[in-house]
Amino acid sequence: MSTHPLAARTAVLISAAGRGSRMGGDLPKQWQALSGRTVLDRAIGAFQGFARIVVVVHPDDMGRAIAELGGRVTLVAGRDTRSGSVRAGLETLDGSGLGHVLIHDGARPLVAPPVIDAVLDALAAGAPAAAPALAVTDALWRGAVDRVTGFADREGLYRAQTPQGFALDAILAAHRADSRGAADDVELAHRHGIPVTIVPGDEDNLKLTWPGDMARAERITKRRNMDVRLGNGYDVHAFGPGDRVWLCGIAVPHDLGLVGHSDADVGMHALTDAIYGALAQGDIGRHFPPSDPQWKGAASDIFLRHAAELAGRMGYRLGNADVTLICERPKIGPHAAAMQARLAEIMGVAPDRVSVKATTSERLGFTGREEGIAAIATATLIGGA
Ligand SMILES: Nc1ccn([C@@H]2O[C@H](COP(=O)(O)OP(=O)(O)OP(=O)(O)O)[C@@H](O)[C@H]2O)c(=O)n1
Ligand SMILES: C[C@](O)(CO)[C@H](O)COP(=O)(O)O
Repeated sequence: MSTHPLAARTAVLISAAGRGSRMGGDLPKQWQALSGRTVLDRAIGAFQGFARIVVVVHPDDMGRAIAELGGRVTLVAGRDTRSGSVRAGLETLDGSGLGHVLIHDGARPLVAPPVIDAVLDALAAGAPAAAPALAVTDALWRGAVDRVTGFADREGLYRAQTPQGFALDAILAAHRADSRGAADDVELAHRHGIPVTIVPGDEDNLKLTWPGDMARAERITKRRNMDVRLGNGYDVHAFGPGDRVWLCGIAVPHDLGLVGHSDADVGMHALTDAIYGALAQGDIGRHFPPSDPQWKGAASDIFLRHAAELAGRMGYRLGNADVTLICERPKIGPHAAAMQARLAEIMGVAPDRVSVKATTSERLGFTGREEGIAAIATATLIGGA
């Protein structure tokens, strides 16, 4: 939803009447699905909050357009060329009383608010026209078939994008006066003496043209939908009689054991709670109540595996995990690699996503007095990507 002050007084015209012959496929590209929504629906969705949205569609697509978009936008039948389609859409805005229009390709579904706002800012500052573009950064060659035949100077060259913004009356008059056609409305405006301000474009604002563009757009939507969650966990177990302690899934020889309802693996418990925390799913006690006798003496990998599988079912994978054990003894260093490997195996991730380290508390507090072992853990979970 645009909150730009000019949006409520500006029309949007989306040209979507092409056939997408270069893209191919069963449907014209604007009607194809991109991460669960049609390309055109995404392009329209980028302009919520504008005064009016006109969508120009091919006559053959009008039935589908009415079914999917009717009521949300004004639908207009397109023409054989992009310029003709834009002109048809502009005519419906004549007399609307709106001051500006943004003309956008239905085949650019990933335009983001900063690009739209930059165009509106330039118009609000008094520019009669403004459009996003990216400076050409690669060297430019001429070629024939597979041979280089010459070179072009890239200085001052830009790759044009949309939305292209105009004073409505001026661009409508330019279209009415000119039936020669143009690659875009900036070309037509320039031909009619309308100065055009260049504002920054965005590499993600690609125009879907060739089949490979769809896969690139899918990657961009996945990146945008990425959901990173962070959780932490903390646990303590007291020493008691025994000859080993279970830490991060490894039995470490010691002259004491750890006391607990399960195997008292303090490190694994902290990590399990970190994952539940990232998922906002409570803690171990909620999933494995200590009052339930079936968990008495249980190996803690049951808990960690459950948390990792729950994350998977909720659409997340582990980004990384970091466990710190706090004790004077036993020494953790010699066992840290085995702990790392075991935790990774239980969670089904590569060992380099898991860290196990230890510190003493300088003989301070309960861990310093060797009354027990504490552990803290952090986990990141990545979803939507
Ligand atoms: N007669 C036309 C031709 C194109 N467009 C629209 O203009 C935008 C940019 O055009 P382009 O990428 O060339 O789309 P197509 O014409 O569909 O592609 P192709 O040339 O591969 O057939 C697209 O949103 C397209 O739907 C239009 O409204 N009317
Ligand atoms: C308007 C445009 O998107 C600017 O880059 C482009 O010119 C339209 O696409 P086409 O492939 O040139 O028809």
